[in-house]
Amino acid sequence: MTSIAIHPAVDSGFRATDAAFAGGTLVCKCASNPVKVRIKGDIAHNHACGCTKCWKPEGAVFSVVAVAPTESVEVLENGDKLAVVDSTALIQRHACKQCGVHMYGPVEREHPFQGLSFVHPERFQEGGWAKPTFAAFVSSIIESGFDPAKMDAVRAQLKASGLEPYDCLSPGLMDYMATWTAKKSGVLAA
Ligand SMILES: N[C@@H](CCC(=O)N[C@@H](CSCO)C(=O)NCC(=O)O)C(=O)O
Ligand SMILES: [Zn+2]
Ligand SMILES: [Zn+2]
Repeated sequence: MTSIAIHPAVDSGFRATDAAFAGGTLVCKCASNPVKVRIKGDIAHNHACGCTKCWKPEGAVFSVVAVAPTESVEVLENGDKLAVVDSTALIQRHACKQCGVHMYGPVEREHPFQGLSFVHPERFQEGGWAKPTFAAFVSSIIESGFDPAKMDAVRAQLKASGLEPYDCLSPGLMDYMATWTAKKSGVLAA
């Protein structure tokens, strides 16, 4: 059976994770004057995402995306090339207007993820970042035109790559968000 192009970082097997990884510099695809964004610390919750909104490299069905505290994000070079893709979205994805790579996406409004920024670790010029640990919004790949008849094959391939497939976020993150909501409404003690 032909394999599906999940994402290069997944399909090629993962490089060893460096426990000492403490951030690095994200670089866009532009050959000249690339946008550079420094992440001053480790990333968390790295995952494959099938949603239509996250940036994917050419030919990939999924993105690979993680979070870092927004306070640890600093635009180093060519920030004038950045524009927000959709200002109404929860995640304010700042993309390079020239090459299209999403460089960072802060969550600014009141939300369980407020204060975090979504980043694509494959754009780190350094190696050693934590590998993705699950696949989110898997059914959403259909919204980008993926053949619904091949969803069993996609989920099987994700599992074989060590990525448990979910149609929203992982149970841990869904519980975290629901707990935040319950505490905000007062049904759980804060
Ligand atoms: N079916 C939709 C889902 C889009 C969606 O909700 N995406 C999630 C995950 S992005 C990274 O994990 C999300 O939280 N989006 C918030 C935002 O995009 O601002 C689709 O595919 O478009
Ligand atoms: Zn660029
Ligand atoms: Zn997404």
